[in-house]
Amino acid sequence: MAAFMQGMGCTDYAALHAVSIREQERFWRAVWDLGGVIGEPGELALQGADTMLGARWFPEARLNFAENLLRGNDSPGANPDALVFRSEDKIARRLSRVELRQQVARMAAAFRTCGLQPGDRVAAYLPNVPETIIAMLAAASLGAVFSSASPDFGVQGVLDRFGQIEPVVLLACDGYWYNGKRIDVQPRLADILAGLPSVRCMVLVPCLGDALTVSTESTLTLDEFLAPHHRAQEPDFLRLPFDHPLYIMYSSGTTGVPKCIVHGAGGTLLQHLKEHRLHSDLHEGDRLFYYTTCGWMMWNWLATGLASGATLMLYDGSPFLHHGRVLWEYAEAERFTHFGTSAKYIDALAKIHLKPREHFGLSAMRVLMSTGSPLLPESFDFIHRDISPTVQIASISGGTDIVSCFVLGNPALPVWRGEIQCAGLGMAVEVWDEEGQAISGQKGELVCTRPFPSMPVGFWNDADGSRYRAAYFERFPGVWCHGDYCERTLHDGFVIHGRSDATLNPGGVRIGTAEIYRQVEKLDEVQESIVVGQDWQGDVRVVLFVRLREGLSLDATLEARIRQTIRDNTTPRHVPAKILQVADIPRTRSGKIVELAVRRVLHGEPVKNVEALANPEALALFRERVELRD
Ligand SMILES: CC(=O)CC(=O)O
Repeated sequence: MAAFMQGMGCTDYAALHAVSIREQERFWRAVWDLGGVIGEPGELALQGADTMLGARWFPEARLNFAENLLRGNDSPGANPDALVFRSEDKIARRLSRVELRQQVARMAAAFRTCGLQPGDRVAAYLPNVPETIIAMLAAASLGAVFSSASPDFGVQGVLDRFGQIEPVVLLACDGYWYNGKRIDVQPRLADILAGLPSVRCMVLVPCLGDALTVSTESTLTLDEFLAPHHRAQEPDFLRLPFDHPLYIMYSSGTTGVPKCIVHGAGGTLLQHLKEHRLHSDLHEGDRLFYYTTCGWMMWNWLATGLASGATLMLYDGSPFLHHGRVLWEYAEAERFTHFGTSAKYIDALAKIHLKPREHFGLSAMRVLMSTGSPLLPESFDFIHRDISPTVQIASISGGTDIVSCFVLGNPALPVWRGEIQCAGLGMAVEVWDEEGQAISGQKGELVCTRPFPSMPVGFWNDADGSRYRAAYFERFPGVWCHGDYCERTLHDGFVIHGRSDATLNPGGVRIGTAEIYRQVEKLDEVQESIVVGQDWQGDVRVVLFVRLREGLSLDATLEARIRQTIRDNTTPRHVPAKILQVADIPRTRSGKIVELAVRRVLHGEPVKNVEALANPEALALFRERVELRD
């Protein structure tokens, strides 16, 4: 970051950020050069910059996403690993860059025999295994569009997603390991295939460690699929326009069928190169880990790490195996330089009093990244005290919608407790009040006022773009409104106070849900909480649900302490009118608690898209609670 800053003629980050917005063409061309993007940039870096929706990035460029990820130094002594993989303690593998290229070449050749054309969809119902990366790269090498769902989705969840995009090829696993249990998904596959009439080839990928024998007319095992192509050594890369679709990803909302968000190859590549090389200080030979499934955008973000010469550290399974030690054993053994996870995981580690620093050698680790929900100030303390005193804490936030971040880390700036360090370069992030005025030191809406390359190229099946516009550009016409309730701090950092649509409005005062979690989850007794507004006598009252440590029950003393902690650190308005104990809290498969779904249940309204939830049965714990009748 410091070297880049100098190259751009700036002496501090604020100046560099201002240049990246004022001189967008120059900035993004510099990112292209920094990343050594393979391809033709063309003469123009940006057309139609005056409007977010009219902008076109690198309209004359030609490139191939996979070619950029698969480059690499194979010379003796160079970083030999492209991928390292562990499936809990059951399976471990590693692939060199040469092996990865060969496997991509074979998979691409096999895809061609299915008649796969540029723009056709390849869908993967796979865990976070090397084959998912290989399939994505093979699809991208041919200009096909890749879309993945994790195998913890049931039949309906898969059909809600893949059914909309009509894949030509489907890769599916036999199962996966989670918390020491073998989960066989084969019984679901016939129904999935029956619901996807567009699929010409289904490929069964062995992930349980067993030899697979099942093969039918339209289903082949991976070995059978690849066998005719064993001579393929190098993939052919089809260079395509910058905006050529690369990924289709899904919104995880619980208000309707998932939106299919299409991301382009060039925008994804440039944005990730910027976030990896500059904001995450990722270099050739680094070892990049993110705990994610293939159904969360952090998987896509992780994958692009190959373009910076990093080794991807893949893990599939429970992060709490071996009493929460499993990821730290892996980090120590493989000398992770970058460790990415969710704020919930950090919080859970602190709650079980695990102190990785005391048991593991983590000296290689330079950056610890966290996302999914706001990282609590206490978690910053925990990380430096009990994980590493020197690691850079990079709390990052953006989402599937942009397959990247609006606000994130920065190795050239200090880290302030509880704050996200900065707005991303090239991202014209502001916080706006209700009237659309930029504010600082107060809470408002996170907006982005200028185009950036990783805006979606559109939504699938949305020919006139109306659903895309409605999703981001209606609250403030023509400006991206992300739906995060947020605050810019004195240090030009950011604090996210929750999702805007989940803010509570008791007495007309807007309260972000994270403001309450921050207090409640300090208490040792509370494992997790969820807060919603209940419509009550013409107003809204704040209702807090807590999941307590095993064996505890909510008594008057604990209730009073919860109220007191909230009152002491916030305002009397934040203090819940009701506090109730629950045995579980519903969350999406990427670990986000679902306030809107709980609110709907409380009001007797139906919840759609329950397939997006990891534990939909938990919704019943909120239904018709007698305590909420008065
Ligand atoms: C970067 C992110 O914002 C990831 C997420 O929380 O979905």
